[in-house]
Amino acid sequence: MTKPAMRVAVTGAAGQIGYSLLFRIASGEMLGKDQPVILQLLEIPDEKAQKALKGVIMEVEDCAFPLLQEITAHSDPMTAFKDIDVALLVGARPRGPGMERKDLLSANAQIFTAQGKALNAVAKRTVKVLVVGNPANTNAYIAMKSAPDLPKENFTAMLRLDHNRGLSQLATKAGVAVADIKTFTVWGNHSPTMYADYRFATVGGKSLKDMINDQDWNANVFLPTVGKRGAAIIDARGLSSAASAANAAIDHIRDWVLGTNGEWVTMGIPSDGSYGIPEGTMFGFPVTCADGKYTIVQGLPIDEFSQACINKTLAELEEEKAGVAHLL
Ligand SMILES: NC(=O)c1ccc[n+]([C@@H]2O[C@H](COP(=O)([O-])OP(=O)(O)OC[C@H]3O[C@@H](n4cnc5c(N)ncnc54)[C@H](O)[C@@H]3O)[C@@H](O)[C@H]2O)c1
Ligand SMILES: O=C(O)C[C@H](O)C(=O)O
Repeated sequence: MTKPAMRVAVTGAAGQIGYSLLFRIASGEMLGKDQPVILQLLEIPDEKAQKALKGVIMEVEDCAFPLLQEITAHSDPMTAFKDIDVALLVGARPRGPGMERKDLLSANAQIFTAQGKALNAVAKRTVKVLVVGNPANTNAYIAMKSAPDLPKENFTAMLRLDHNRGLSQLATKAGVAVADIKTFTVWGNHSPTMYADYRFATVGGKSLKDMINDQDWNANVFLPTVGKRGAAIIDARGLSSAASAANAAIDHIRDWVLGTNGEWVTMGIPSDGSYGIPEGTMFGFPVTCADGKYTIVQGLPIDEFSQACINKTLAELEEEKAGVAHLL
């Protein structure tokens, strides 16, 4: 029997990431090859943006995706978010060369206040929200705070691109397949302060840290490479990452909805106080997912180096949080 369709809202749907995202959602790569979808797409109420959105919709229609039941264009979050199961909040200004993601805070914060309020008013109470627009952790925090009637666990920020970047760098360094690396994670903020942590990672049951056995490479090559990868892409492409960001968004929601079979992934989620991270702080944690819920991996030992890295990324998040307190 055909499953009932799931309603997915995507904001910034006519942007770069949107163009890499929509076709994959409609083809079933995000929610499953047996899951019909309805796409509710939001763009700014601007003639050019709405016209571009119509063009993207025409292309999606021209793919004749069997799982796509309906696709609609919106300029108001109150209609775009009506009864949705999943929200991908992508629409926001991207940074350019020489900027840090937190430089976007004032430009983008208001978007997430308004969209949090709209989610609060019209989305399904079980809606799963992923914030991609930067600075992603603090925007997710703003959206969560602006939606007091929704469970705070429904709000997440995208750390999966950092997770995937880390896996790829580790696989190259150790000469192993990405798919064979288990139990890797990235702690903290989606910013250069993030802490990509392979102390617990294994390959075929063996410690990846022991295989690499190079703390100098960890501290001086690996961490800066993963942390500054977004800037390196902007430098090379002249535009911020898009296809890899869309891919990470698909991975994040697919794993949250369909589960990880006990494997670790990284999600930016509101802390429950684990590992001394203040409750509510939108922080990258190692999680496993099952039955549509994520659970933080508990009991990991945090050594002195790791604690210093975690403290640094937490301090940055606290500073960003203080910077938007007047909006909440
Ligand atoms: N978290 C991550 O890992 C990650 C990775 C890559 C990019 N990003 C961020 O994602 C965001 C989007 O990137 P992009 O490359 O697609 O940018 P883009 O400029 O190509 O597209 C953004 C789109 O959002 C729309 N938009 C702006 N405000 C909106 C609003 N209030 N409601 C609906 N739509 C709105 C714009 O009109 C535009 O079409 C940026 O903030 C970027 O920094 C995050
Ligand atoms: O770096 C950026 O500004 C875009 C994105 O967050 C990325 O990590 O590629």
